[in-house]
Amino acid sequence: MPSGSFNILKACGRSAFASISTWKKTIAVCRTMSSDAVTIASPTEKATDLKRRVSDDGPVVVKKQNKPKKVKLRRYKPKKVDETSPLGVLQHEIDGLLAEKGLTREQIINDMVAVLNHKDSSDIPMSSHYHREVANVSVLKIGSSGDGLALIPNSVETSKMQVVIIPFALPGDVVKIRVFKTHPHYVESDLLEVEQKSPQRKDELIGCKYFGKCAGCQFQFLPYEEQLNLKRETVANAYKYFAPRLLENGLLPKIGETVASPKIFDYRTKLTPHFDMPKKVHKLEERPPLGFGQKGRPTWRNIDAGGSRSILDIEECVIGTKILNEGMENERKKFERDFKGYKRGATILLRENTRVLDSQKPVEEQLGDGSVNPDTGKTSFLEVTEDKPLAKTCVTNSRQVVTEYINGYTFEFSAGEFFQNNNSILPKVTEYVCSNLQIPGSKPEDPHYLVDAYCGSGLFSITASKGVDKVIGVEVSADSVSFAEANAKANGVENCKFVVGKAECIFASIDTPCDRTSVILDPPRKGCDDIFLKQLSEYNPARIVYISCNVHSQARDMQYFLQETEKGKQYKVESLRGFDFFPQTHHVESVCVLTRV
Ligand SMILES: C[S@@+](CC[C@H](N)C(=O)[O-])C[C@H]1O[C@@H](n2cnc3c(N)ncnc32)[C@H](O)[C@@H]1O
Repeated sequence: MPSGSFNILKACGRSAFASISTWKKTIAVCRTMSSDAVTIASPTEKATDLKRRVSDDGPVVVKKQNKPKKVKLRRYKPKKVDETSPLGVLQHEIDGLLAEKGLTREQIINDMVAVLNHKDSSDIPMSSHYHREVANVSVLKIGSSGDGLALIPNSVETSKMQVVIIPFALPGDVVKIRVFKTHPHYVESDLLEVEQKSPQRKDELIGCKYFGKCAGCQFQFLPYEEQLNLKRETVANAYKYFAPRLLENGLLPKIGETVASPKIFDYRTKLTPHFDMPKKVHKLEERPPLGFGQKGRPTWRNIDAGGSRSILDIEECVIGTKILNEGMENERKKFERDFKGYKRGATILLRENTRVLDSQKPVEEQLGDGSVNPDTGKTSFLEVTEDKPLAKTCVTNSRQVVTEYINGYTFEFSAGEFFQNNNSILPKVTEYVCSNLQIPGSKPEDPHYLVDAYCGSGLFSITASKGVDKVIGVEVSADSVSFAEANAKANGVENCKFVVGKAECIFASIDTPCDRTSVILDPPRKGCDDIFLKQLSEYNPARIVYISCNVHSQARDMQYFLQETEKGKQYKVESLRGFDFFPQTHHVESVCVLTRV
């Protein structure tokens, strides 16, 4: 919109902050007043098209009709979001907040056309009025991404409110924020200052100098018990948003307590620090920051650590294991030396590798490849002496084979392939899955079979193989299947067979009686697809254990399976609970157990 239009508004005695609809009408007025275009008539032009004016001696000068000059407005193009992705879930959380406060979406909607195009009477873009500092904001809720939610007045359309997302804010906090981005139904902000603390907030628990800036952790200021409670709420809300019919029909059990991780710091066995190539730079002269993404531009902790670029320069990650932090130190030293050789941004893999040592042989000889300390030229390792002498190294080559030990089983897999990232909780998880695969009313002599859909390198197939007659695993990655086969062999497990293919392939080759078969599902974040769930219902197994790293897609799948597949109605949800694979973060793994009744 041309700035002159606001002068017209002024001339009309209207406020510069007139309603959006008035702005639009004003644009129309401006268009009809656009300056005259003067042209020379060509002999071929139709006389009727032109208003002729004859000059004394020159050519015919014609005046074109007052044709409105088109003002091209920038359009807001909403991105398509998956309903069970963080942005899809946020829409449900916003609607939940609005319902609690008796507000409608119309009352909080932001005019994106105005934000993108309009200016006020002083030629200041309207976005500057939306993007401002606001003090005294009461945080009302916390979302499943760990961000606070609040309501603030709309600074332009004063009859409206805005929903604001505030990272690192807790319900009960009163905060000062800077709004920096507008979306149709909410605005994003940075936390500048905590003016009044929520009783839940215990800043003294924060264990990381980057907390409050790094996008990795959200909950370090919360006592661990409260983190577990919040994750239980996340599971409950996921089923409320994505499986409402199960709730309405009383088909869900009470959600169990979230199972704690034995380690709440120093637990992550995989980290992926990365760096970006700065824009328009073809050769790096200065080392770019190497670390993890920054969450906005917060100032509430007054920390300089990590710098202020979109990627923070991070030397240590307190949720990563000790050996990964040693590896990170080595890789940073190497990067300092070699960064000029990079042509584009890159990610560095840090994966923990555990080896049982032979006490008769020199340690160094047994370590294999790992992150090498550039000062000494030696592989970094930590010696862990529990019942066996264990050595841990940090592997950076995605194709290198790494080892994990879980409940007496050994697992090998490529460092770059999927494997669970918190080995401290894996004994608890695998025992829980095993105990929930039992078919109710079975006698020890009854046969029992197991199907492990999405089996990866065989974690659940192998740990649940004892006392089972046959296990069939299916997995789309051929590499993971090779490891699953090798892992079964290395552990002396002879009753497992693995198939490469999409999960639904398994139903074509399955030959075990459904009454005696339990199925494990552990799909990626997007969940299972309908084809698989329909075939699962047709197969009609006695028991199903569904493990998920995205409780929202799990809830959607459970509603579909139980309510919309042919035999889904035969199942009862026995139990539902979260497992805390990622303390200090908002993530929760959810396990749902179904029995055919
Ligand atoms: C969350 S991981 C679980 C792996 C394994 N259960 C574990 O805990 O190590 C999901 C696995 O599903 C595999 N996958 C993805 N889509 C698949 C599909 N359509 N059919 C079968 N496997 C699939 C991935 O390769 C990955 O190994």
